[in-house]
Order: sequence, then C-alpha cells, then structure tokens
Amino acid sequence: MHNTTPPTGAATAQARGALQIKDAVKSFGANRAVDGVSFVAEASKITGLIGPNGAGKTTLFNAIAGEGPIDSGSITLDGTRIDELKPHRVFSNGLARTFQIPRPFGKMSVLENVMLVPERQAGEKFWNSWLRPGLVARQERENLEKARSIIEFCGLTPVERQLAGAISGGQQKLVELARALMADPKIILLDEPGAGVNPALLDTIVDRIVALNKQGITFLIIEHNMDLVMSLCDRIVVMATGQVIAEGDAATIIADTRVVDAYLGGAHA
Ligand SMILES: Nc1ncnc2c1ncn2[C@@H]1O[C@H](COP(=O)(O)OP(=O)(O)OP(=O)(O)O)[C@@H](O)[C@H]1O
Repeated sequence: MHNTTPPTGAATAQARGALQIKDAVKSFGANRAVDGVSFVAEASKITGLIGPNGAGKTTLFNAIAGEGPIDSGSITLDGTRIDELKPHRVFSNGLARTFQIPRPFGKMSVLENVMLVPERQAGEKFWNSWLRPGLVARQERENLEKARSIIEFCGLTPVERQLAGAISGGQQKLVELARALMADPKIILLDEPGAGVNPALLDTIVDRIVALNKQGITFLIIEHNMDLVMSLCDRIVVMATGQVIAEGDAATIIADTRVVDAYLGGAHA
C-alpha cells in the first residue's frame, strides 16, 4: 500500500489560493469566448467549472494560467494581479495546471518527468556547479527525494521507471498532478481529470484531490462527469456562451432550470 499522506511542503493547512476573476473578457475576432466573467474560487475549497461545449471554460483556464491573456478585467491570486504575467510567473506565484489531454515528455521516464519541473535550483546557475558542487549535489538529492515521495503519494511508484508515453492515460493524468505538486502550489487547475480514466484510477485521483484539499490546496476543476463534480466540489460555477449563468452548491445547481436549459441547448449531454 502506498503512502496516502500528502508530501510535506506540498501545502500548508492555512487557507490560501483564493482566485478572483472579475469582469474577464476574451475575444477571438468577433467571438466573445469569455464574456464578462466574474467569480471567486475560494481558498482551500474545490470549485467546479462546468458548462456545455464551447462555453469558454478552457479559454478562461488558459487566461488564468497566463497562456492567452484576457482583453479586459482582472484575475488575482490571494490579492495579487496575475492576469498580466507570463505562464512561468503565474506558476511561480503558486498556480499550477493540468491539461485535458496530458502532455508528458513521452520519451522520458515518469520520475524524470516529475523531476523536470522547474525550481529555483542552485544547479541552474552554471557557476554553482563549479564553485559550490556540494550545494548542487544536496539540492539534487532533495529534489529526487521530493519527487519520489510525490510519486508515491500519486500511486505511481510501480511505473516510475517506465516511459511516460507508455503508461495509461489515467496514469498520465496522475503524472501531471505529480508535476503540479513539485511546485508546492497554492491552487491547482485541473482540466477534466476524469476524462478517459478507468473507474479504479479515477477513485485514486479523487482520493488524492480530497487529501490535498484537506491540506489546504485550492482546486478549480473543469469536468464533464457530473457525478464527479457533484460529489467532489464545494461550489460549482456554470458557464454558457461565455458567461456565468449560475453558481452555488450541488443542490442549487441541480435545481436551476437555466443550467438544464443550457445543457439541452448545447451539444453536451
Ligand atoms: N484559439 C482559438 N481561436 C479561435 N476561437 C477559439 C479559440 N479557442 C477557443 N475558441 C472559441 O471560443 C469558444 C469557447 O471555447 P472553449 O474551448 O473555451 O470552450 P469550453 O467550454 O472549454 O468547451 P469544451 O467543453 O468543449 O472544452 C468557442 O466558440 C471556441 O470555438
């Protein structure tokens, strides 16, 4: 049985990682893919972002992660504006994301993929390896230990030497989660963690999200699997045609006829 305790340092128990989206607009030509969106993903909570195909969820995720800036509005993380930052700066501010389709380095092992996550390592400065080889060796050892403990937490130890391109899609999603955890994030954005994942592995993913959230990590999750959304999320934000049409807890969302109408009118069931 692998270790199910979140790795030390992955988060603190204090509430942090509050993400505030205010009047966000993002257009592609005449198409306002994100059309005046405002909501808060509360610190240390799990917020679900749902809506039919084309609602603007991925566009908003990209904007939050710095991969396609909004045209107007603001995005703040714990009160700090992040909407004008490049992706690596958003990342170093404590926001990590995973992708709908995992993007591991397929020709590298699972362990190498997890260890590749950029850190402010001494070894990155070439003179350190010449002037301070002991420091570099120690940091590399600590990095390896951290990667191994995160890999264990994610249940990936049996495949840590395998090529990341050769493991299942569900395991690749766990590799993405492990990579996110290497950065000690305050908030993790998960893009469809349940898509294409077998039920047993899905249980592992859900279990790990819950454990990390208990340690204080905030989650914002795009997911089409409604059972998963309803059981996992403290709060749900529903988007349709670029706008927020409803938000609240699961019971509120289920009872909202605007949500039903949006899904019936959209392509997604
Ligand atoms: N790079 C782009 N260039 C032009 N239009 C885009 C681009 N990305 C998204 N769009 C358009 O923006 C709108 C919102 O798309 P988006 O992918 O954000 O929706 P979504 O809610 O994530 O959908 P899905 O659930 O299918 O992933 C759609 O009309 C889409 O065609």
